[in-house]
Amino acid sequence: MSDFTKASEYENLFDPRLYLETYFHLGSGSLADDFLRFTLSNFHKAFTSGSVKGTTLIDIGTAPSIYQLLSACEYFEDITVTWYTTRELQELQKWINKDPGAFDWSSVVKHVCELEGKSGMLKKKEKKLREKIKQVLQCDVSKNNPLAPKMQEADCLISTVCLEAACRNQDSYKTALKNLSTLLKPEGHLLMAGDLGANYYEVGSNKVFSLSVNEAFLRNVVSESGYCVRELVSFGKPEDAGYENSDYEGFYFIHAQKC
Ligand SMILES: C[S@@+](CC[C@H](N)C(=O)[O-])C[C@H]1O[C@@H](n2cnc3c(N)ncnc32)[C@H](O)[C@@H]1O
Repeated sequence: MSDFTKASEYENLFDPRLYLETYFHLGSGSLADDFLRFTLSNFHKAFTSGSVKGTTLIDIGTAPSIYQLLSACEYFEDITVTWYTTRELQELQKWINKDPGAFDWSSVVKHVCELEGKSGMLKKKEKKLREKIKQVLQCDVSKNNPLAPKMQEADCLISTVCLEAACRNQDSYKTALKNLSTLLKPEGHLLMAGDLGANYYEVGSNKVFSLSVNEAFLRNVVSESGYCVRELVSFGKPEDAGYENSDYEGFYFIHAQKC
């Protein structure tokens, strides 16, 4: 088996619009309600703590989502968003271009505005994020330079639910993390969030691959790939959670710095 998920596999199995409709209406009772509340609150805390500073930020594997950038856009002037498959890019572009057919992120944007004490500022927040997105680049974490042929180093890298999707085994996860470090300035920050213990999640009737990771693995692999772990927090799946569209056990959020 290949070490990395092929783009063609993603194109076939992962319908980006269905993914968004299934998981990203906050408050709809999907398993992602817990994920979004946990992840958005950790991004909010990381940025408001003042420890994650800089001008440039790259989000690895952005498309088709934008929730992971809603706090970051208050702190970074120059944001690069990235995509791996054209279907996902098209969905992201719709939101960037304010296309009437774009996914409606308002439940998620509203939640972040509330975290920031700025209820009712939804439109302003979306406008700010659109203005801060300066580049949309293709990205492949299996490459030594994931943004090739572009070369750039940022103050901060974000990645949500991406390496677990891209990497088919623990060795390739480590390779990907090392590849990502070429995009970070010395002492630059890495913020990642994702599922713990998930082997798959469903998008429609398709089961999409996820590499099952746990906290011990994450701490080790991040440390062994050239980063110092600053914080690793997790959320365990509630016992009464009856979600059947993934076998996840919880979620993680990690803040590390390039050593
Ligand atoms: C579950 S989606 C997550 C998307 C988004 N980051 C989010 O949080 O909703 C997994 C993402 O990993 C991307 N991906 C898979 N293999 C990749 C690779 N080799 N390089 C970069 N991204 C990859 C997919 O294209 C997809 O966008």
